[in-house]
Amino acid sequence: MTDLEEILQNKMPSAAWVIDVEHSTIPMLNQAAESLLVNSLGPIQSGQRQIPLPLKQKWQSRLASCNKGQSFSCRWPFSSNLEQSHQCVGRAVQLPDGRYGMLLEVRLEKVTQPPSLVLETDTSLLQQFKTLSFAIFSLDGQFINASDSFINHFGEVSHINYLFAVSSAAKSFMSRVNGLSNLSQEIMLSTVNGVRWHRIEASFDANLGQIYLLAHDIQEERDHEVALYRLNNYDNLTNLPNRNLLYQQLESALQNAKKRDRQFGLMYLDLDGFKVVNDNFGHRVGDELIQRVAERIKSSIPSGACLYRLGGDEFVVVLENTHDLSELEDIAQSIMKNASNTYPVAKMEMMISASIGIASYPQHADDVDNLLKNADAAMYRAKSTGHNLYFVYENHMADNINAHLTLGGGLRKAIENEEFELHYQPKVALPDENVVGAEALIRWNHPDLGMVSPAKFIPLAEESGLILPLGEWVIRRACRQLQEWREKGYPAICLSVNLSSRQFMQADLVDMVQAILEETGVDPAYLELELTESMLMTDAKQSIEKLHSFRKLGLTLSIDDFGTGYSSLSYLKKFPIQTLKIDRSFIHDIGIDSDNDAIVKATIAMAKSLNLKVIAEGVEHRSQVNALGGYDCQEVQGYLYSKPLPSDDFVQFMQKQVGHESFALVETGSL
Ligand SMILES: Nc1nc2c(ncn2[C@@H]2O[C@@H]3COP(=O)(O)O[C@H]4[C@@H](O)[C@H](n5cnc6c(=O)[nH]c(N)nc65)O[C@@H]4COP(=O)(O)O[C@H]3[C@H]2O)c(=O)[nH]1
Repeated sequence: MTDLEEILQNKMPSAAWVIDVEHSTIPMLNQAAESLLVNSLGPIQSGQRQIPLPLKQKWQSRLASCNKGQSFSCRWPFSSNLEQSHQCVGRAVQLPDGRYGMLLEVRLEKVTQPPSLVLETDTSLLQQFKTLSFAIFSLDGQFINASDSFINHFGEVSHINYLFAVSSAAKSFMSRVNGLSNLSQEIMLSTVNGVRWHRIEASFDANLGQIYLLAHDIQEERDHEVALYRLNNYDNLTNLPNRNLLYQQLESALQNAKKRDRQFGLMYLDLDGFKVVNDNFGHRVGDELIQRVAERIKSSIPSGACLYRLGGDEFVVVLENTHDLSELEDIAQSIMKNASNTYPVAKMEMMISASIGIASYPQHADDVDNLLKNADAAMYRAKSTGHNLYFVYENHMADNINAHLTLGGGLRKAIENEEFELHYQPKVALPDENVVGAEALIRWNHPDLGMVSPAKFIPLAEESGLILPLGEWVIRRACRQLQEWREKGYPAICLSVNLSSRQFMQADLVDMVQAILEETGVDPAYLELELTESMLMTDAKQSIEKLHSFRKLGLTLSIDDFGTGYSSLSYLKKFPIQTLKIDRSFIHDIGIDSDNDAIVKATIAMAKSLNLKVIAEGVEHRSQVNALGGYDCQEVQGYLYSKPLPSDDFVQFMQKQVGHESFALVETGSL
């Protein structure tokens, strides 16, 4: 390489080239000039780089008249538009064979420093950012220099525009960065591994006429956010928006309707007889049926209406901008015609129908909670009248519901008669599968009905307020049980109890728990409270205070049914919780559905980063344990190991556990 070539290639960051005026050629040029000359001279024939005659004549007279030691300002025309030209600095230089030629370098009007200074600044910046994706571009977007990490990530980028996956984004970026601003934005850029999201920080140096660009690859962050957004806002089984999105849309529908003086309606759907299917054929069949029904309901509603799954067999349809109730009634009829039908599920023909309740704004309520409540009351009326019906809300329906709920009288007596008991479901640590804890689950041993599921009577107890004495009973019973096991010398395990939302709002809850701990003498480290996300979100500020009080007492805290509620990551960080329990609806298809796996994996990774222990509930198959173990889930719980067991059976279960021989020894009185 001649000295002149060396200067061109390594010391001149912007486009520069040498003209052999006598032979009308460009014998040397640097990389930045390569593309510029294509623009200004048209395609350069390989090796020749001829300049047209008018240009030759111009540079001939310039060479003849210029002072050989001094540089001068000049212009280099665009081939496409001769009116336009690049602002350049020129000087006469000696060609390798001793003749004189011209050296031209494109200059930006704002550039004042000599090239050597530009280079020093670049080098020190590159040194400073060498482990980051850092690059320098000229103001017209030509590549000047970059760190190795930038080149490895983006490949060779000769012009800044080629970085941007969307050309309009490139345009807007250039116009903003030219406005002398420091710019930070999230944008898709083309890398050697395809298009990925980046956070770029760019600044424009007016003195040097350069753009400095620092790019952080945030694709994983984005993927994580998308997974979490889905987790928060979509039902995993049907892919329909969930309760969380329903509340958001209802709020915005309400605001729109109020502003524009419009109406909107909602219908509450509950499948008839779904519980029978679930109980008789199992959850897998129940889930498949729910998926098929959801598809049919969706195809029965107009495109402007939105379908949500609230959980279980409950759905809501929202239709904005309605004119009268008959529009909603038409939709209800269409759902009944199409969705209330037979379904081929698990090689069977299953018959299912829906009961529907309709409420509309502003006729039936002017706030979201009451609209939902009233649509629910109308649905309840449809169900109690005979299934597969729809009802539009009327005032007296709410009274009927309240009357139904006062059936809590039976519950009150049950507390007095001590008809309740606790069952214990083991929690198992991975990978060695030792029992490390249990969840206490309440059972109602009804004199006529036998064992009644908590899913039936807890909502009733909540509505009637009886959950407060009932909840207190559960905590006291769990603590006494812990003490009993301790007194018998069994190895200590952690016992968790569920709190209901009404109970969590109870003003003296912390005092009550403290009093029970003192009364029973239980070490608080062995008592865990399971709370749901929705409970905490109702009044996040107060919840945080309450949780801190529990922590001060020494209890551990767990978020139950994670993924079914609000799952706000930013909020989770604020709550002093130790455990996150992934809802069983996510565990169901693990190892079968890759979307599901991605969500569970992301949840576990996120929990880990927040220093939380993760437990998965509803584990029924070995394949689920294998998948969860692979994702680093610490504990599992489910029918695979055991159903919730009465106290004696639980002790027997523990006795069979490897590593829990002391259970057996103590019980037989050997210790
Ligand atoms: N399909 C399936 N189900 C499994 C599996 N393993 C456990 N389960 C069931 O999942 C439920 C777990 O409790 P949860 O999600 O807190 O849900 C509980 C909890 O929210 C509530 N609950 C139970 N006991 C209490 C209590 O003492 N207080 C309060 N406030 N709520 C309670 O009632 C709900 C239902 O309780 P359970 O009927 O006992 O139902 C239990 C349990 O029997 C499995 O492998 N597959």
